[in-house]
This record gives sequence, structure tokens and C-alpha cells, in this order.
Amino acid sequence: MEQYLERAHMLVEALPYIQRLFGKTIVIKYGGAAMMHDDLTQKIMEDITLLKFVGMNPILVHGGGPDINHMLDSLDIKPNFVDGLRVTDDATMEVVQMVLTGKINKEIVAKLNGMGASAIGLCGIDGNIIKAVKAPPKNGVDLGNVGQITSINTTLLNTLAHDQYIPVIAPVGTGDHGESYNINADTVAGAIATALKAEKLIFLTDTDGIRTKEDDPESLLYVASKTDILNMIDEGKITGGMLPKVQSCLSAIEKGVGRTHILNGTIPHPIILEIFTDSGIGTMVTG
Ligand SMILES: Nc1ncnc2c1ncn2[C@@H]1O[C@H](COP(=O)(O)OP(=O)(O)O)[C@@H](O)[C@H]1O
Ligand SMILES: CC(=O)N[C@@H](CCC(=O)OP(=O)(O)O)C(=O)O
Repeated sequence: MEQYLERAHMLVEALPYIQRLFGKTIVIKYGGAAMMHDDLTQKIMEDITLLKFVGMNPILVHGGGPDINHMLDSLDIKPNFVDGLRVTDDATMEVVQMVLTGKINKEIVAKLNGMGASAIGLCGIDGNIIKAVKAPPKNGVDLGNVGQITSINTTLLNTLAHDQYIPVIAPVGTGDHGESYNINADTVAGAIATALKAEKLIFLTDTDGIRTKEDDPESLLYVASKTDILNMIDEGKITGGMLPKVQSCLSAIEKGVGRTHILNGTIPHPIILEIFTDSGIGTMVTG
């Protein structure tokens, strides 16, 4: 009897969180760095399916940087990044689009649907979900086919997310003349969360959150303010792939997104641990 009651208590404890987030949009960014083991990916998909079935509206934006690098490597094309953004020439763009929209997007959709969800895989080209123009040079470097977002098709995303579907979005945008743009997935997640006025924006990556010393797990910040983050960037303590994440969090918070979090996507069930507990896990970024 005891063990059954314990289970009942656990479910009842989730009630206030479910009530607070019922019908609300939650944008989750699943980074390539966290896509390490199939069984962990499976647990993340379970979390997302659960959110949907208790009445929240999750939207998943995925990355895939390591898989793109792997494919480029097999084609003898050298990856090149400036401040976490991939310099994307025409040959690289073809690989980016193929890997993100053809491989990773469909693998994720198949996993969600295998759990009974109705996931729908799209990239920014489909239904003009992400319109973009060529991004300006970064630190004096021309980024090639990297895009800067100009608009998000909120009508289509809302229609799907408020219905039975879980939109799964690959970060490829489209220009006015049908050209494709490579856009960092963190930036896409931030822009979608902002455009939809999401209640939560969650980044799943391969570290516990923001650390004051990148290699020291003990230096994890549970809360990071805008001032903390700007100082850390100035001091060179936030670098590479963490830069677009914190920039997206700050911009989203400033424009009305409820909460932003950076979590470890390489532990089991990080989303449930964040959403259904008071203390949460990882770093919460505040304005
Ligand atoms: N201050 C910091 N705290 C934690 N991670 C950091 C920090 N600065 C840079 N990083 C790096 O950011 C990486 C996560 O970004 P990235 O590799 O692009 O992942 P994703 O594929 O999830 O976008 C971490 O593995 C870490 O090496
Ligand atoms: C412009 C730019 O950098 N685009 C990224 C898009 C994928 C991505 O963001 O993947 P992660 O989330 O795994 O890093 C890239 O080409 O790697």
C-alpha cells in the first residue's frame, strides 16, 4: 500500500506545476552536444511527450553541430566558427541543410511519434516559419550563408502547437528569393520563444548550466543576471557555443518570455526535473 501511496503523492505534487503551465507554450532547444546516447535522447522525448499530454504546448528546436562537423569531415571540408557561429560557404550550406532537416529532424520526429505523440518536423523554409536575410560579418569575418532572422510565422506554429502537434524545428531559414540560411539553433529557439511569448525557454546542452570557470562543475551558477553574464562575457568566461545561448536568454527575457533556463541534457529527464520541482536544475537566466 505504502508504495502505491508514494506514487500517488508524486503525481499530486506535480499538480500545481501542471495547473500553472497548462495551455502555455514551452520552447525547448535540444543541442547537438547533448545528443550523445540514444537512451538519453529517448528520455528527453519522453519528457516532451509528457508535457504535451498534460496540456502544455511544447515546441522543440534542435541543433546538430557535431553531426554536421562529422559529415563535413567525411567530405574533407574544414569547419570554421566565429564566436560560436559556423562560417557557411555554399558547400557547407548543403551539408547543414541535409544533416539538420533530413537526418536529425526526422530522427527526433520518429522518436516522439514512437511514444504516441503527433510530432511534425519542419524547418524554417516550410511555411516560411523562419524568414531571414544574410547576417552581417562577425569580428570582420563574412559568415557566408548564415542568416539573421527577420520574422517568425507565429500563426502556423501556434496552430500546430495549440492543436495536437509537437512542432520540431530545424534551424534553417529562408530568404526572399528562396535561398537557404544557416541559423544557430539557440538564436532560432530564442526568436521563436519571443515571437510566441512563451512561458519558458529551455536550453538542453552538455554542461549543467553556466559556470564561472568553464571546466569546474563546482562553479555552476544557479541564477545568472544580465550583469553577471555581460561581465563574464567581457572577462572571456563565457565563450563559444555558450555565447548564443546566453544572448538568446537575455533577449527573450527582455522581450517578455517568462523564464529562461540552461540545463544539462545529458542526464535523464532534465525537463521534468526542471518543470516539476521548485528548485529546478541548471542555471536560470534572469534579466
Ligand atoms: N561559462 C561557461 N559555462 C559552461 N559552458 C561553457 C561556458 N563557456 C563556454 N562553454 C561551452 O559551451 C558548450 C555548450 O555549447 P555547444 O557546444 O554549442 O552546445 P549545444 O550543441 O548544446 O549548443 C559547453 O560544452 C562548454 O564547452
Ligand atoms: C550558424 C550556425 O552556427 N549554425 C549551426 C546550426 C546548428 C546548431 O546550432 O547546432 P548546435 O545547437 O548543436 O550547436 C551550425 O551550423 O552548427
